[in-house]
Amino acid sequence: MYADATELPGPAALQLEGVSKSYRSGTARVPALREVSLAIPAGTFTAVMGPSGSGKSTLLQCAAGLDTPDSGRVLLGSTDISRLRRRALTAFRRDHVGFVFQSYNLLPQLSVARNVTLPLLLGGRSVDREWLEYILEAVGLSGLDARKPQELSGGQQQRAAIARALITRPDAVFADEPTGALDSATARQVLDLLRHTVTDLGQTVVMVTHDPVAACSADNVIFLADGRLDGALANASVRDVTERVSYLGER
Ligand SMILES: Nc1ncnc2c1ncn2[C@@H]1O[C@H](COP(=O)(O)OP(=O)(O)OP(=O)(O)O)[C@@H](O)[C@H]1O
Repeated sequence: MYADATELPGPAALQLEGVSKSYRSGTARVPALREVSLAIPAGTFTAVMGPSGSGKSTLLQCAAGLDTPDSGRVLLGSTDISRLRRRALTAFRRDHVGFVFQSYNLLPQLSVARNVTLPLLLGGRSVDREWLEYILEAVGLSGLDARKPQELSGGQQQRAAIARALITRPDAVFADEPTGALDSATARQVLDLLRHTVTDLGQTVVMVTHDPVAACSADNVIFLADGRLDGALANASVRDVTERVSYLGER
């Protein structure tokens, strides 16, 4: 793991500098992230792991501009998104960030093609048919573009969600438990697809997961414990990750 962009071999897709975030709970404040600093190289696949409540989703939401840190900076590419006002942030997110959720979040009344191209339409951008076809082919949905989400399997729906995340050629794709609702064989296909987007399309992917097998699809696994970064592993095996998770936060 890299603490700042000066250590990276190439350009950073994402940098967090001293990011802290807490949530209000009654009169108390619950710290979710504490002074997290990291840099993620462009064109790499990173998994984020940690116990329940360790701050994984908060990290992803702050990194993707879906939530705002209390302090610290978040840079996506060369844009400091922590300085953007709400409207500018919404526009930036739409054009530069892709999201994949556990529950797919496809609109049931729209076809696959309409779902996938929605971020372009919302941003007032035209649809490049060739790129759409390329992306649908890359995710294995060629010929299914006229179907509605409910006419697809869970794995196919997640593929459509991945296509939607890729359609704007974003700076980074953030995935929160993307295989959490899938059986293990389908999960494997979705992980292979995410891997393919990194290796063959040059995409940057950051994925939260509880599953050591899923984490091992990534180039780097970063660990969170109690809102703090707690180390990282590169090119890890399932055994390495499982062992590391078992003593998270104990040092
Ligand atoms: N909207 C919120 N309001 C209050 N507290 C929150 C909110 N979101 C998160 N938290 C708290 O912040 C901490 C970090 O939560 P977060 O969801 O980021 O953890 P996580 O590692 O993703 O957990 P899980 O693996 O269970 O999804 C937890 O203590 C959680 O209860």
